[in-house]
Amino acid sequence: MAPRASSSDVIAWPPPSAPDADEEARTQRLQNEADAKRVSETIDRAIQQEKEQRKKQTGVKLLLLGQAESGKSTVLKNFQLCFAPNTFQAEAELWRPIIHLNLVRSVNFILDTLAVQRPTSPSSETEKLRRLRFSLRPLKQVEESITRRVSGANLPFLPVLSETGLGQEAPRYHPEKASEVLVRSGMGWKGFIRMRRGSGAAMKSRQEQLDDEGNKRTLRACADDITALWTEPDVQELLKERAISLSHQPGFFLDDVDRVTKEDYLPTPSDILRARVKTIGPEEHRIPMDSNSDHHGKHWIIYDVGGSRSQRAKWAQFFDDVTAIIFLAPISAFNQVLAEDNSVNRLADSFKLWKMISGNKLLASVNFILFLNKMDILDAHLKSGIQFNRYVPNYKDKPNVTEHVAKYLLDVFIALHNQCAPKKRKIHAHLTCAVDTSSTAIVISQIQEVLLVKALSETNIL
Ligand SMILES: Nc1nc2c(ncn2[C@@H]2O[C@H](COP(=O)(O)OP(=O)(O)OP(=O)(O)O)[C@@H](O)[C@H]2O)c(=O)[nH]1
Ligand SMILES: [Mg+2]
Repeated sequence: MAPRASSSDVIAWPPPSAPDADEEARTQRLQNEADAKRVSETIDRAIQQEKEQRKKQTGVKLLLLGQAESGKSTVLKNFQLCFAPNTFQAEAELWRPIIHLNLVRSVNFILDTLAVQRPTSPSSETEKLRRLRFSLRPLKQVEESITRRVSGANLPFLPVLSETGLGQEAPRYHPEKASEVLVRSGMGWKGFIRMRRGSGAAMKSRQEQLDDEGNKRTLRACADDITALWTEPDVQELLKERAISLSHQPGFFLDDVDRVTKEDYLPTPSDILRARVKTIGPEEHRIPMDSNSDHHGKHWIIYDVGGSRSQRAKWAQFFDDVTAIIFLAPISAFNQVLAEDNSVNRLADSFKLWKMISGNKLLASVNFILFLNKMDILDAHLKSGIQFNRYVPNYKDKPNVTEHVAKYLLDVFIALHNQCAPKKRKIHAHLTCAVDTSSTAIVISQIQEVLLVKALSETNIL
């Protein structure tokens, strides 16, 4: 065993000065030390001032939090649409392959579901369904081809992406969900598509160009059959039997087939908001604030993170540096379980996450904005007869009506926050539908007002 150091072995830091030769040397040494201290304090003050100055110039830092599919990236898109509409519009074309991928995944999901069904009752399959299954088979290749393109898998210097790590294959479909698409953080899928489109023909090979054209042509040629499959009563019946509601799932474009497969299709803002790509890894987005106001030159810095369990450990790195968090709770998910763990109810998971965030000491002086999101789907669920109190018994026999359920959930979220928060804080809560651009624009302007008034008062301008 190594001998333990005695207290006399421990070297003090800073080391004591050498003994002074005489009184003059001592005065000189003290003078030097005082000068050094003054210089050091001046540097500290300058660093601090620069930090504060940078903070004032930067603008507002927002962190989007919430479970997977809660709507974080959709809220980010709304900010981009509000404050940088030209950039948003300029990128519209980049979303086309994602929307096509969402669409073909929905079709292939139905085809796979039919294939699983068929061995048990092959004779029940109609001639029409058999024909559709045959004519839509090329969409498997289209899915694979677009997936390679948006995941960067064609690029020789990048390994294949999966959520759990690089190089492992993700399963093709969740048993109940169609349109999951993974993206890479940092440069992301937009970067891959830009690279392909760039004049750098070296990056976009002739083969890839042909693939792109071929995919679009195949989709166009399949459009009528896709609609025929989707509207086929047997298909609707099968999905209903399995309690699969594709139209309420993310990335649903089966009602827009004719439009989105047209040769000159350019995604609309509404299409872009409804498109689904799962975020992997934190992304930082800078959006200029209103250029016609006092905030000229400042930015919204928005951190968009992945919400699935494997991504949550990456959230904390942003906690000590943000102005506000927007926490999204998708309240329509009261009757669903997590994709990553089917023993956990999604609403219960949102409560748990919210308590964890509310109680975090690093966030004690951060503004909290709460979005109870997906109000439109909550409304549709309740109107279709799904009983909220079956999943939340504490709701007892209160009315199974959207506004009552939303008010109840809002009260629960506020109460949970007040139980856990290290100090009292006002929660800015909103009932939202993040795919509705006009109502979300109003919410964003309210947030802007609250946060900027606070920022100005902190910098003594107000
Ligand atoms: N109907 C409806 N769909 C919504 C709403 N908010 C988001 N969505 C859709 O829900 C899907 C998931 O939203 P995202 O913004 O990708 O979710 P996320 O929180 O970023 O998910 P991760 O990146 O996996 O953490 C997208 O297809 C959105 O279009 C809403 O209020 N109503
Ligand atoms: Mg996301």
